[in-house]
Amino acid sequence: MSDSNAARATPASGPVVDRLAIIGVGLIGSSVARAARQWGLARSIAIADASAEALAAAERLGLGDFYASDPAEAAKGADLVILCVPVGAMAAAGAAVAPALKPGAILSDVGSVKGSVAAQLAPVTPPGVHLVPAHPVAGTENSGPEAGFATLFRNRWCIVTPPEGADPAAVETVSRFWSGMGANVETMSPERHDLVLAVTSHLPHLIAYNIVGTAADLEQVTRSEVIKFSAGGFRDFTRIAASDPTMWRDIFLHNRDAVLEMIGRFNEDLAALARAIRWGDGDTLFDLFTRTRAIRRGIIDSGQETSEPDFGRRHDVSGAG
Ligand SMILES: NC(=O)c1ccc[n+]([C@@H]2O[C@H](COP(=O)([O-])OP(=O)(O)OC[C@H]3O[C@@H](n4cnc5c(N)ncnc54)[C@H](O)[C@@H]3O)[C@@H](O)[C@H]2O)c1
Ligand SMILES: O=C(O)C(=O)C[C@]1(C(=O)O)C=C[C@@H](O)C=C1
Repeated sequence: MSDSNAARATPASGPVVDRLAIIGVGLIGSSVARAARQWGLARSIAIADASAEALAAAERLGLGDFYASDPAEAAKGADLVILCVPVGAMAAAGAAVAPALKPGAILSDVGSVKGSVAAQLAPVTPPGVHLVPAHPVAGTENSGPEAGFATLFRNRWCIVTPPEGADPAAVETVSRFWSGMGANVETMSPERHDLVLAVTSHLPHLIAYNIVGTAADLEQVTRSEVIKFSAGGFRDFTRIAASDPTMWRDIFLHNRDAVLEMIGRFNEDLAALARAIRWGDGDTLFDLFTRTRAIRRGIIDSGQETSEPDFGRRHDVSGAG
């Protein structure tokens, strides 16, 4: 992340914006609502969702101050509108809010792919409205309004990808908003974001989905109860294969080039390992495993552990969430 500006942040109370609108109140949208409420980052929160069920759940949970099925209703008068919908739905959500956006409003999102989202949102962003996309690198394998929690973003990265020439004050507002929820904010180009996330997030999900599929197919062929007797390694490795199919279909289709590049590299490295196993080349295996063990342990030591989203953070803050 060398071309970026890191801003280590502490959760802060006090309004960053007057009116916040959240479009899509699933895992991420509901977590933003909870965190914004908990730390008083907005004076009022309006929520919209295409699903009547999700909207009713948000209302039951008391996540906002105003609820609407029409995104434009929620976005009306908002200072900051955050689209928390699947990457493939960003253009539709952006077009839906666009006519309601007031001059000077900030349009942002939380999509896991940034190049495509910028391309979808730029054409529908009205003149005088500031487009500042962002991506909280935090989540779980669960989805829907009930799955969210206020501390989801604490001590996690939020990558902000402002378009060239973006208004610095708008970028600062979005950064302060995410810092206020406890995230560490970096700015980065969308291209760099998509390349980095292709290997750190997208490829692992693809591999997890694939290995569960392989094991399930094997089970059908051998009737050997592969899944029933799956060992700890399989379970640790495949938690993320329970993630939302719509979200991940969209991520792979919208970050196609970077993901294909990473699959190519991964296949080459896997072929090298297969060769080492075939030829009994223990040194190659041992050297790689020693190196990767140190890297993996370093990730945990740095506090950027990401494999267990529930590791106490859900319970360490009282109040909403
Ligand atoms: N889940 C994660 O771990 C994670 C982490 C970081 C970022 N993200 C990104 O956040 C976004 C939301 O993911 P999520 O996990 O909260 O998904 P989710 O499935 O929990 O929630 C998405 C919500 O958006 C609503 N929606 C879909 N299309 C809509 C539209 N056109 N207008 C209004 N509402 C609409 C759905 O009804 C649903 O309630 C995605 O872009 C995803 O890539 C997800
Ligand atoms: O921990 C998980 O369940 C996640 O998959 C979270 C995760 C990730 O890969 O780190 C998934 C996608 C998002 O864009 C950001 C975070």
